[in-house]
Amino acid sequence: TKSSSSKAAKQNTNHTRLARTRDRWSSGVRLSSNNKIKKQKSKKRVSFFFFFYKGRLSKMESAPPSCAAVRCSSLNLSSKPSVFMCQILVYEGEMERAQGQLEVEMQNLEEEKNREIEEAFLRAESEMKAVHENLAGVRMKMLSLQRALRTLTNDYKCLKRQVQDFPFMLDKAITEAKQEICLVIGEVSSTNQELLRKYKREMNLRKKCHNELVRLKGNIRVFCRVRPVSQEEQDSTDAKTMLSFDSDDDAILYLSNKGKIMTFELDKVFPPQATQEEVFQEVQALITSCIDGFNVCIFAYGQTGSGKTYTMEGVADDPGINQRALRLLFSEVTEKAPDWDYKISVSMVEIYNETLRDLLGENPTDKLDIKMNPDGSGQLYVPGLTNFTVQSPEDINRVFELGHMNRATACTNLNEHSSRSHALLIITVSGFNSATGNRTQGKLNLVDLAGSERIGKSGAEGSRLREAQCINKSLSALGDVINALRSKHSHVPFRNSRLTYLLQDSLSGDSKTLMMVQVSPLPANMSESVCSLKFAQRVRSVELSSSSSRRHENSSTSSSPTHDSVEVTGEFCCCCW
Ligand SMILES: Nc1ncnc2c1ncn2[C@@H]1O[C@H](COP(=O)(O)OP(=O)(O)OP(=O)(O)O)[C@@H](O)[C@H]1O
Repeated sequence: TKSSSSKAAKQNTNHTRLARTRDRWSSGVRLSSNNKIKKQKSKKRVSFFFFFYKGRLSKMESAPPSCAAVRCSSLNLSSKPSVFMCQILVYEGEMERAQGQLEVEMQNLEEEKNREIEEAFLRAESEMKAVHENLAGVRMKMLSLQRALRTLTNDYKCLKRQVQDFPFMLDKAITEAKQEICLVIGEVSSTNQELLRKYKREMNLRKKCHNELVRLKGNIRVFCRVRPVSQEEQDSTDAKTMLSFDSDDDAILYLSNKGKIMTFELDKVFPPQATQEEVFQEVQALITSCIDGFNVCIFAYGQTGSGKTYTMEGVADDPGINQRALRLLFSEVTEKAPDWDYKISVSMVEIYNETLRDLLGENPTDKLDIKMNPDGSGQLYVPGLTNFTVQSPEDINRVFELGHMNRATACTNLNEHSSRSHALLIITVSGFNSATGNRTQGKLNLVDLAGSERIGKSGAEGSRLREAQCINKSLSALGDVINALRSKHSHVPFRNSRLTYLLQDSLSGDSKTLMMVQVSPLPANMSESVCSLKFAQRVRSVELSSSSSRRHENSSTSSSPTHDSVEVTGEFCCCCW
């Protein structure tokens, strides 16, 4: 109301101002035109009198006497005063005439003045009209501006209110958002709990299935790998191979001896052309099971020169199971990294003449002992044994280099020494799942056993005899342990050798064992090969008795052409087990 009254007052003021301007302007026009007329009149009057009297005087001097002169003359005014009178009369007459003319002139001027005033009025009116129109336009603009101003004012007020209310609204929104977040977190955590429960159940189920699968397949698996005939052997006369393979069954190996064919049935037979990668493909499932907390042992068994070290260690450009296993474990645990925190530690041990040595330690010649862990867990441990934590693939190379170097420095002839000692790579994988709180610990023992040849054949004496006796003792102890475990004997003779004692944890319980029996294809190694294969089959038959899913145990019932057994004679041999 206040603003509208002030606006009306303003409008009135404007109107008054406009009217005053108009009056002033029109009166100014009138005044100026009056003055102009007056000036013109006085100018005309002066010029008129000037010319009039000038003309009169000249006429009077030359012209014949006028009526006044006639009257004068008729009055007989011949004297000078009467002349003057006449003249006065003439003048008067002239003046009257002039006055008449003046009046006419005045009237004309008056008319002209009125006309001009009229025109000025008309002009002023049209100008006023234009001004009015302008004013109307301005007023319209003002009205629209007022409307816009009103809208802006309203908007401003609205915004001001919103700004004033904003902190409260923000507080409210934050509180609501917090409540919603809490609600969602609650829902998510309950879903998480449910998922975790399912995950744990699935994990247990997976472990169960895996165990069941392994149980069905057998906790002890026996593979055989036949090494190729070397270039030197091919050049010799005794290069004929005595072994043949079944093209339809990769678990069958035929050995021909004096025209008779012996059939050996194992879990898998690798022919000489099998690559390191193909061999590893078959064992990698077993290796990765140690990530799930299983203990695994992989043994390379066979006579000297049958390819044990090649299978386990390999060569520089074609590594064996040891290096591939460590790399696989490393990549597997890296993949599981977001959920699981894993630690892989490595130890390298050599057992020579029943003496344990640390191949990664600072003093590899020092003898180590196996003791019961004082923590009361009933687990064995080796005090002072180096545990190297692997954190990168480069660490893996460093471990093998160090182990190889230490093994070489501890003996005069590495090849001979490695044939007579067991080399163990012990990999421990410990995992912790921060989401579920689950912990796992699995151990993978990769064992390159000493040569299994019989003492009688090698003709060893003295220190060599002792070496051979130690080897045979530990290999037969290994056989005994496997036999006792699979036959579920109450007593398992782990303590009969350093090897079985050290591997006690990894051989008992639901651990898994793979025996890779290495065989030479040459007839010269016939009896050793038969011995090794018999040992392998016995190990497998122990398992077969506890597994119903296996194929028939007795090789003599297989569809081989002729079957015979090889007589094993001589001193104690592991294949006598
Ligand atoms: N699968 C194979 N492919 C190619 N060469 C092989 C294979 N197996 C073994 N060899 C070769 O045969 C030779 C003997 O193998 P290796 O040293 O591994 O036998 P070993 O059983 O470990 O002997 P030792 O008991 O003396 O250690 C080596 O020169 C090795 O490179």
